[in-house]
Amino acid sequence: MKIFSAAQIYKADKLTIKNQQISSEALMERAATGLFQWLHERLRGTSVKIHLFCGIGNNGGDGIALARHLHEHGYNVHVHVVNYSEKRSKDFLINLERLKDRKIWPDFLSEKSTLPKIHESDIVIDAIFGIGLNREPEGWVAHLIKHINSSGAFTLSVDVPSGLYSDRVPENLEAVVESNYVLTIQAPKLSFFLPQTGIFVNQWEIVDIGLDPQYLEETETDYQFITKSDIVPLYIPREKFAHKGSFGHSVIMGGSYGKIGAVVLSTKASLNIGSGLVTAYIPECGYGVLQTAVPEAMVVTDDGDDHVKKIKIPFEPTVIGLGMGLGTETGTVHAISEFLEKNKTPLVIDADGINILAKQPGLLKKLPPQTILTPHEGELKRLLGTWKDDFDKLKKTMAFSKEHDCIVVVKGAHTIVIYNGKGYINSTGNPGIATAGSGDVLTGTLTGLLSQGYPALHAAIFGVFIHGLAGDIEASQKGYEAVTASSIINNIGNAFMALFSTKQEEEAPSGD
Ligand SMILES: NC(=O)C1=CN([C@@H]2O[C@H](COP(=O)(O)OP(=O)(O)OC[C@H]3O[C@@H](n4cnc5c(N)ncnc54)[C@H](O)[C@@H]3O)[C@@H](O)[C@H]2O)[C@@H](O)CC1
Ligand SMILES: Nc1ncnc2c1ncn2[C@@H]1O[C@H](COP(=O)(O)OP(=O)(O)O)[C@@H](O)[C@H]1O
Ligand SMILES: [K+]
Repeated sequence: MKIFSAAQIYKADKLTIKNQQISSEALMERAATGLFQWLHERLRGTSVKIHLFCGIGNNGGDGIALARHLHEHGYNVHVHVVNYSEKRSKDFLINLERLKDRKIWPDFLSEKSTLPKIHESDIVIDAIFGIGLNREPEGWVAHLIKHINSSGAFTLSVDVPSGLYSDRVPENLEAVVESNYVLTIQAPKLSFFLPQTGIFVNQWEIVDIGLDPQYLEETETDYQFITKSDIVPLYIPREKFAHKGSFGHSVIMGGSYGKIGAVVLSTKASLNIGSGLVTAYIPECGYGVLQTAVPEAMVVTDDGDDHVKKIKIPFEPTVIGLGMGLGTETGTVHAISEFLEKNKTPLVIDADGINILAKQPGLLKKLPPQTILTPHEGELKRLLGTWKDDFDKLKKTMAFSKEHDCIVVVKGAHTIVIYNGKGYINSTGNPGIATAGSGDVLTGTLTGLLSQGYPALHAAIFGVFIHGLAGDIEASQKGYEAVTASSIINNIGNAFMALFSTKQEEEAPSGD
């Protein structure tokens, strides 16, 4: 699913109006009808008090038109116009007149107004600002937003939570509506997915207003929200006459005294995602552990007893996943540097592997093309230095990925795969996955996919999705707290099944 910029959405609006020969006001009516249907299906005519806070632009226009539909169906509506400017949009005014024609008189809020009482059991519709927000809301509007936030009422935002930009961090985080639900027009916005701004969006869903399909289809976007329908086509079916040699030989390289479990997890994940053969490359101390914990895997031990110190792989692997539990002992750093100087095998690098690259940035030049790096935020900071905010982080990661021709998997609640100037935002996963070792599972998963011949970018996008989905399946049965890295591995198979299950509900264009 594409994530369009505000400028692209405005362009789509214009083209739609031209190509479908409709008025902008008719387009607003489509939005309002979609919003109304969503609400009506859930409220079914209850007498709950609905406060609609409407700005004076087109976002406010959506809200005013929605108020009319709600009123016509007997709902108890209270319309408040947030009069933050005299520049009222044409379509806002048309809809305001229609409301007045029906004898609904909004109250007009300005700097001096007393704020309306909002009871916890009321519903708030937030249509103050949409994607037209171009500066911080002024004091009294910010105060109103705080008033809405502190009411405890269920808050539904139209298009975006008011005060949230689609592509930058608000100056004043207290002047943003904390939405319970966002009904976003046509496509989700980038800010929904980043930690600093996504906190204002609890759940979201799309209201499709039928914008010009050709424009939406042909327009390239910097970011995509990756859902099941993007993932299924990436799958490489296993052929009937395939043998284990068809699915490659993964090496999982890492571990040190006390951190052999990390290699166990990656090794198991690589097997479970379908790697043909897997060899763990570990320091001597982990030999017994590995052979016992993963009988399917082979083991090659390093000369080092409790950490890796001289890498010798006695065969040609298809791919190497390295870094989990490796440590950064001087001997290990030296061994990894020496290894990377000569290595031509495709790589997935995680954890201490990334920390070693950060210590010795010269090694970045030695990485094979399209090496996959899987940093969490701390590791990414070591690689890139600091950033101003989440949007700057993405920009810097894109530049880094271009400079070194590597795929960067920026891990988080919405993991984002960055490559070639584009960002692929994952839709699966839950806070239960924030647990020890889940990153090791991801590294093994990506390694196992590369081993089977998935192109590197596909492996990253597909693997991140499956990893999150496996965690979702586990959480749906056990709750968030009980999700463990091992349980994610055990659900990889179920995640594949879910991907192809025809019993699954049709994919809804929504997220949380
Ligand atoms: N044809 C269309 O353009 C459609 C637009 N739609 C709605 O229109 C919204 C965008 O509408 P607008 O472009 O009118 O913009 P908004 O309604 O988001 O904002 C209104 C205007 O306020 C001004 N403004 C921005 N920041 C301000 C601030 N901090 N203080 C005071 N004034 C400020 C800007 O001039 C802006 O255009 C979308 O989010 C969506 O809800 C929908 O009705 C669907 C169709
Ligand atoms: N709040 C969250 N929601 C969903 N997934 C999360 C969340 N927090 C972390 N994750 C995922 O958990 C994994 C953590 O990886 P990492 O930090 O390397 O853990 P570890 O080092 O313990 O293996 C990543 O895949 C990340 O995307
Ligand atoms: K809004």
